[in-house]
Amino acid sequence: MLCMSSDPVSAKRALRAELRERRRIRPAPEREASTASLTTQLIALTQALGARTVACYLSTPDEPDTRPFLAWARTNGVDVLLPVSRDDGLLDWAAYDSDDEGEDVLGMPVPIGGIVPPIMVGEVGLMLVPAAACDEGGMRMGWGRGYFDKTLGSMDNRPPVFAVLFDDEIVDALPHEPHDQPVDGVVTPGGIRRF
Ligand SMILES: Nc1nc2c(c(=O)[nH]1)N(C=O)[C@@H](CNc1ccc(C(=O)N[C@@H](CCC(=O)O)C(=O)O)cc1)CN2
Ligand SMILES: Nc1ncnc2c1ncn2[C@@H]1O[C@H](COP(=O)(O)OP(=O)(O)OP(=O)(O)O)[C@@H](O)[C@H]1O
Repeated sequence: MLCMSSDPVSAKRALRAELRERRRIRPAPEREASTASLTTQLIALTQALGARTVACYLSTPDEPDTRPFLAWARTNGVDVLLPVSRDDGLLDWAAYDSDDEGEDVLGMPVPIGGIVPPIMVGEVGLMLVPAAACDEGGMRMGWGRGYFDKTLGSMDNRPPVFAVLFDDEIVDALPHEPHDQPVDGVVTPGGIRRF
């Protein structure tokens, strides 16, 4: 049972710590076993939406593994944009056009390729976003820097937005604040959920 507190900011902080720890101790064989199913679901969603360009992220070792999906996208002519965190709290987007990786200001893996004009992320057919958890109403909680809330909140025409999670990270209800942006669905190794 995940703990709740009346103040959303501290409730989120406590939940994030719990979820981060859960990811950290998730046995590698379990995470690896879930990757093939997750990849199948991500491909199915991309195809169902007919997306020719997707925004995604380069996963870290504790996150649901997006890399086999990214490899599929590359060999199947689906263009990919990946986020690059900026110092000012906003995201740049870079094309995934080689396997060369660097790190952004927060130490997250990023492609070396050039930054694209910001409007391009508004034109993707599917946006796959990282998250710590989502609730049954589609409310999303991230890792606490507000990058995706700001990005989603500033988009005029939002593409379909799906959070990528492990199955046990969909919870009944999350604490939320007015700036929190809901998602249209979640993709987990167990399937695709639309809200
Ligand atoms: N793979 C991946 N790339 C991503 C994200 C992500 O969640 N996953 N992001 C999603 O937004 C953005 C980067 N956001 C980040 C948010 C928090 C922390 C972080 O280190 N948080 C610390 C505690 C926060 C702090 O230092 O104040 C931690 O988790 O220990 C790093 C990156 C863009 N790129
Ligand atoms: N649209 C926004 N405009 C300005 N500040 C924002 C906006 N969205 C979030 N923030 C700020 O960002 C910080 C983190 O917000 P929050 O805890 O909701 O992050 P999160 O959902 O975990 O992050 P993310 O969206 O990066 O995954 C808060 O201090 C919040 O005030």
